[in-house]
Amino acid sequence: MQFILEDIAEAEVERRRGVYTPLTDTVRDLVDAVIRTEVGEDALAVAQRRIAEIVADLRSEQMDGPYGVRHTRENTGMAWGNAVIGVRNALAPPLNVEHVDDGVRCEFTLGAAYEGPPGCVHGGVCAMLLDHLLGNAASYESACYTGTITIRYLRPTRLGALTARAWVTEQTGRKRIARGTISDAEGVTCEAEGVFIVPRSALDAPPVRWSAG
Ligand SMILES: CCCCCCCCCCCCCC(=O)SCCNC(=O)CCNC(=O)[C@H](O)C(C)(C)COP(=O)(O)OP(=O)(O)OC[C@H]1O[C@@H](n2cnc3c(N)ncnc32)[C@H](O)[C@@H]1OP(=O)(O)O
Repeated sequence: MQFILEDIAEAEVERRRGVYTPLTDTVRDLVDAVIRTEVGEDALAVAQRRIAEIVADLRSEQMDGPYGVRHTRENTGMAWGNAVIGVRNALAPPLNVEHVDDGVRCEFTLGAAYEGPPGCVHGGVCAMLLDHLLGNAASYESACYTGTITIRYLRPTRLGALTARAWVTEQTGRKRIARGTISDAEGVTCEAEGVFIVPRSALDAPPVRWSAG
């Protein structure tokens, strides 16, 4: 398990981000459209064929395996396949994580693709987002792995506009305790506490900013 050095300038990172973001956003839109479409079966068959053609075009040149977790020499993170923040991953909401004084925060909107209970966010999705955010807050010197995470669901989280934040409460050696919440307009819907460990192999690695994919 290794991070990959992508030896490119920051301007090139931004250029590539500008190329992939609209593509990924459109695929996200496609996922939502498939869930909510009410067109007839003939139109569905046509759509399926057209989408299969596009998939074949994209598959004509593919990298082996996943995108990997990359970073530049300036230590800008490029976790572009990441399930939560990946610029090239349409399954990621995505979270655009902002570093604030006491940790990290982000505002995001979850639509039909994240439904669990009727009209509400799937509990596993809340857990995944909190896991990432707490991990991000704990990864201020080097990337941490989740050791243990506990989620308390206080009330259902409605699909729509949400805010999440996370912060570190304790650090001992390679171990950090982080806490975090997801909130809607009425307040906190679920909260998490987790133990995050800096792997021994990462002790000498420079810090990477993972905020934007
Ligand atoms: C990841 C990068 C992604 C890129 C995006 C970046 C954004 C960042 C966001 C990323 C967010 C997403 C993150 C993801 O998705 S990470 C993916 C999910 N997590 C994993 O796959 C982790 C798998 N486990 C391991 O690799 C090892 O077991 C680790 C590294 C965790 C510990 O193995 P290690 O051999 O190093 O441990 P040690 O025995 O020396 O113990 C050291 C201390 O730790 C305490 N301890 C040990 N295990 C646990 C445990 N399970 N719970 C609670 N505490 C535990 C232990 O008691 C001791 O404490 P103390 O006795 O000293 O007090």
